[in-house]
Amino acid sequence: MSILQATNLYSYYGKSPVIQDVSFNMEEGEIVSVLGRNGVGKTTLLKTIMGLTDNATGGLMFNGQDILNKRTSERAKLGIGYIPQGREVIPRFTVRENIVMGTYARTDGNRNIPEYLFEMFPILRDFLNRRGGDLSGGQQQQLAIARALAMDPEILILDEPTEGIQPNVVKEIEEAIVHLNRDRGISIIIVEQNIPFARKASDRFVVMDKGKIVVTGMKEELTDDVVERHLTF
Ligand SMILES: Nc1ncnc2c1ncn2[C@@H]1O[C@H](COP(=O)(O)OP(=O)(O)OP(=O)(O)O)[C@@H](O)[C@H]1O
Repeated sequence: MSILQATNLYSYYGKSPVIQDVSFNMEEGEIVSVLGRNGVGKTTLLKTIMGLTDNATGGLMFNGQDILNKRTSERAKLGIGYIPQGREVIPRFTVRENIVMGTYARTDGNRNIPEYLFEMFPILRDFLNRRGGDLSGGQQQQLAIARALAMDPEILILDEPTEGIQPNVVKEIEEAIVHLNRDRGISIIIVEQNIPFARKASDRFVVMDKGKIVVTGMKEELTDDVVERHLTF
C-alpha cells in the first residue's frame, strides 16, 4: 500500500519555486533515499513533506489523506516523524526532557519513553539527566532520532543524519535506521550523501537536480552511470 505519494508538487520560498513538478510514490515499509548534489532541493523536499516551506501546491497524500494543507503539528500527529538537518536538539533541556517532548505529538496521551530507544542508543540512558547541548554531535543525532521515535511515527524522515559525525557513531546510526525499518516496520525517507549506504539499505531512490526529480527507481537501478551523471562533483 502506498504510504506517501507526491503528485506534481511545487514548493516555494517566497516566490521562488525550489521544488518543481515532483512526483513520486513510496510504499509502506520502504526505505527511500533522496540523493543529489548540494543545493538541489533535497532538504526543501523534506520540509515540504512537513509543511515547513512558505507555500506548496500539487498533491501530497499520506496514507490516502491529502496533507498538503495541514499544519506541521497535524502532520506529526498523523504519524510523520522528522529529524531536521542539524538535529535541533534543545540545548538547555536534558536528554530526558528532549525525548519526552517527542511524546507530545502522540494522540494517545502516553508520555512514557519507549524502552527500545535505550536498547538502540544505550548512551542516552546513561546521559538521561545531561543537557542536550553537552552531548557530542553523534549523541545529539541519536537524541534527535529518539525524540522523533518517542511519538511512535509510521514514517521517519531523516535529513543527512550522519553528516559531520565520527565514523563509529555513523555505523551505529546506520544500523539503527535499518533496524527501525526491518524490525519495527517504520517506513523511512532519508537524505543521504553516502551512496554505498543508499545502495545497501534502501529499497527505492530518487535523484534530484535543480528542484526536480531526474531519476527514480528501485535500488538496482542506482547504477554507476546514474551516480556519475547526477551525483559526482
Ligand atoms: N529558507 C530559504 N529561503 C530561500 N531560499 C532557500 C531557503 N532554503 C533553501 N533555499 C534555496 O533552495 C535551494 C535548495 O536548497 P536545499 O537546502 O533544499 O538543497 P539541498 O539539496 O538540501 O542542499 P544541501 O545538500 O546543501 O543541504 C537552494 O538554491 C537554496 O539556496
